[in-house]
Amino acid sequence: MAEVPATADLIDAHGDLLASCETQLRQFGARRAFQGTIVTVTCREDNALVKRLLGTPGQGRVLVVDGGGSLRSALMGDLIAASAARNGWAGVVINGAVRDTAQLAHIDLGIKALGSNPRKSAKTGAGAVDVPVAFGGVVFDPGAWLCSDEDGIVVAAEKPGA
Ligand SMILES: O=C([O-])CC(=O)C(=O)O
Repeated sequence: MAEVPATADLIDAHGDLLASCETQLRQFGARRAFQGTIVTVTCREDNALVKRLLGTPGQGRVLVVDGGGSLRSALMGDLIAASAARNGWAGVVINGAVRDTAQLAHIDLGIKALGSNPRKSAKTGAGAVDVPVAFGGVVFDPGAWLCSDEDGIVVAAEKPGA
């Protein structure tokens, strides 16, 4: 796995190429820094698409989930997160809630989310995959590159200097 650059160093060196997310997401996973190509899903209080995607090979990518900022139900818990880690996803960024947070802290996966709620989401499959999603002043385009650490999340069309 390539070493994850510090987001502050990236901004200092390539600030004009990078967007940085203003939403103050919390760290929940054991992997505190992660990077990868973005896959997106938009879904509100319904996590069937999240579960399905994270059950497929991640190939070191990052799933960005736009849950519309809802904290009414969790879009990921420990079972889905463990499946993501098993399948080689680098991380999951959720504009919404997670649950099973005590267990998430031990899973080798990057996990950032707004907060937590013990209530599970519906599983109807509502939502869309691989459409651009936006929150925190950043447009997360499928195929773009994301890097996340304790300071925040930065996004560029491709990894700077790569
Ligand atoms: O199944 C769900 O909706 C979420 C969950 O609890 C898990 O991933 O363990």
